[in-house]
Amino acid sequence: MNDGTPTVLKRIVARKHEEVAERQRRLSFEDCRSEAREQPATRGFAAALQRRIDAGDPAVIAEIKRASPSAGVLRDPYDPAAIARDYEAHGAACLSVLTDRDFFQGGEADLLAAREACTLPVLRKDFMVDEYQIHESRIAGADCILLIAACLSVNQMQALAGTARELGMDVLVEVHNEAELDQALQVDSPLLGINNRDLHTFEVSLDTTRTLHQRVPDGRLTITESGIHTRKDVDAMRERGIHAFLVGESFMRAGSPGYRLGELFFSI
Ligand SMILES: O=C(O)c1ccccc1NCC(=O)[C@H](O)[C@H](O)COP(=O)(O)O
Repeated sequence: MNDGTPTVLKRIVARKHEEVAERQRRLSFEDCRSEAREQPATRGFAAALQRRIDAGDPAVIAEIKRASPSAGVLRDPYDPAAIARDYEAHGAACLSVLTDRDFFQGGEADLLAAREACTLPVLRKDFMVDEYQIHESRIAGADCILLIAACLSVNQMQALAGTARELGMDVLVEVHNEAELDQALQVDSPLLGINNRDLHTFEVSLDTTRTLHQRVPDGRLTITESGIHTRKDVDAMRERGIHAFLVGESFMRAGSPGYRLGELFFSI
């Protein structure tokens, strides 16, 4: 029941608008845009996922996050570079690094450290609400950005995706229900994330992917996100033709996140 208190997602989005204004006072939009255009080539996030799937393997986006609003602190001490190396050694296709500070205790330095420690493409996992953040993501080393349909209109997603593409980054559009899926399908990007977690209530159900995936047209790559904890969860998705996964908490709680990835996806 909604008692009028803003959900965490709404508070995150409100904070993001403040953050963009603060950051633009330190580095102007024009300077941020120029710096973004000078960055070296990206690593090809969507292509890395597709290569794994074409080879008949699961394509795992392995997440690096210190904490989350729903779970609190997941990992302490927290060493993004060591985790990135561990993930790469155990078969991850790509990384996802939380860069939000106020709600996930992350930062762009975590992304840079993780990316420099391995050869994998990296998703900047944050809450995009403004074009400024797209340029900033490129400077931070992102190979892919996330657009969450629950936070954005179709026009906003199309504009932000266009800027990301111009800068050479891939775009993961994330949905949680049918209305959001209809909106996401109006955005030109092959990567379609179905988040099993309702970002307003934190409720998690893998049925979200099972239901929505049936409506995903050919040409889009479904990535199931959140709540993947067991081999049974993985097999149930693969039986339905879903071969790309974004997993965080299960790995972050393990002594060796990479070893846990291997156990869950490659039966080591
Ligand atoms: O996870 C949260 O608490 C959360 C709260 C508000 C907005 C986003 C949130 N999480 C983002 C994600 O959905 C996950 O980081 C990602 O899909 C991995 O999920 P998991 O494997 O369950 O850690």
